Amino acid sequence: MEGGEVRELPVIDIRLAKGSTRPALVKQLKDALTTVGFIYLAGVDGFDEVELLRLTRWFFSLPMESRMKISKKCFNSNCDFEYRGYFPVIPGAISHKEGFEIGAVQDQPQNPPNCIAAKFLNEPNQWPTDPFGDTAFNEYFKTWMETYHHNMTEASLELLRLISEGFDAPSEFFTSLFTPTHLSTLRLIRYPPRHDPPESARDGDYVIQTAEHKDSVMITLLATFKEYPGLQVRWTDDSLMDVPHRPGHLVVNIGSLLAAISGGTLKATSHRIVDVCGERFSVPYFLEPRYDANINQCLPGGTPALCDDPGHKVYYGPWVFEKITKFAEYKDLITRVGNGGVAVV
Ligand SMILES: O=C(O)CCC(=O)C(=O)O
Ligand SMILES: [Fe+2]
Repeated sequence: MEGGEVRELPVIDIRLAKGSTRPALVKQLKDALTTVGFIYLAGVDGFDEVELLRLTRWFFSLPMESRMKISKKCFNSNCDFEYRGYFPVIPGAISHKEGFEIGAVQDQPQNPPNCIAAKFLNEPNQWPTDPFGDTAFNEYFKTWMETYHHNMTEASLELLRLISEGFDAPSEFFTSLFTPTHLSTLRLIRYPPRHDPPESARDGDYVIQTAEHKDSVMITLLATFKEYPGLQVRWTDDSLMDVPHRPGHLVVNIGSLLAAISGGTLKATSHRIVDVCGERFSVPYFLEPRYDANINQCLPGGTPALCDDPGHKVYYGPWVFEKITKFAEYKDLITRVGNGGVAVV
């Protein structure tokens, strides 16, 4: 530590958004997100880390066969789903994790444009069944996760209101990008123990579980757990800093999309996961706009970073689809599903 600087993420309590404490909270949040880009967030309604960890462990304790039944098609050609569902560990990769991805509940039937990108991104959720368990528990898991997804959306939208107010924009500056639905993803993650990591996953004494990256989305609300450390954040002096679990708090960070919309004022900060405990669980929630939201926006005072022409519409769905289809697991997606003469985006 240099010059007595405190190297700890700023701690913010979202309950201060109610009443006369709101203006001070707006300032505190803006200060934190324009410098560190990461905070601990307390007071989020519906954040129950004990139950979240219990259900996450339950999911990954299901037989592999049950998980592979709801896998993405690129990992199991017998499955029908491409975007939502389970993904297994990829042997030999630096990133050493399995996961389960859940989208928003679609209250109203979607009427997406007739193209691969819209069908892919608006795909409904799939849910696990325990072959030995009771069906009521399967239903409980589904309802609990749907509710958690909803609660994280509500908390994220309140953060966006507070951020907007900090930039002297209307409170609801962002809200229409997420209504009536949105493409946000809740991801349950398990990092299994790894006894023989590839050389490419080593950095000095560390074994990397998720390589250093910035999130691509608007905002991430990450649940970490006491027994499972390993998150490291690139601090303002460019060193990597351990971010320990803080009971009752989510870890919140800005993604590259929101950083761009703020003209670079809000910081999308790099982070990574290192192996310090063998097995590890975590649950990020990634806030993402709806398919046809125009993301060529700029908060007051910023310079547009997504597109030079402020009048040009950049729709989130096609924009993100192009990025996703560059990932190894989706590189043959268009060939695989590109029949029936529908447009790609
Ligand atoms: O596992 C974690 O704690 C965070 C993972 C992460 O950074 C991500 O999925 O973007
Ligand atoms: Fe991340």
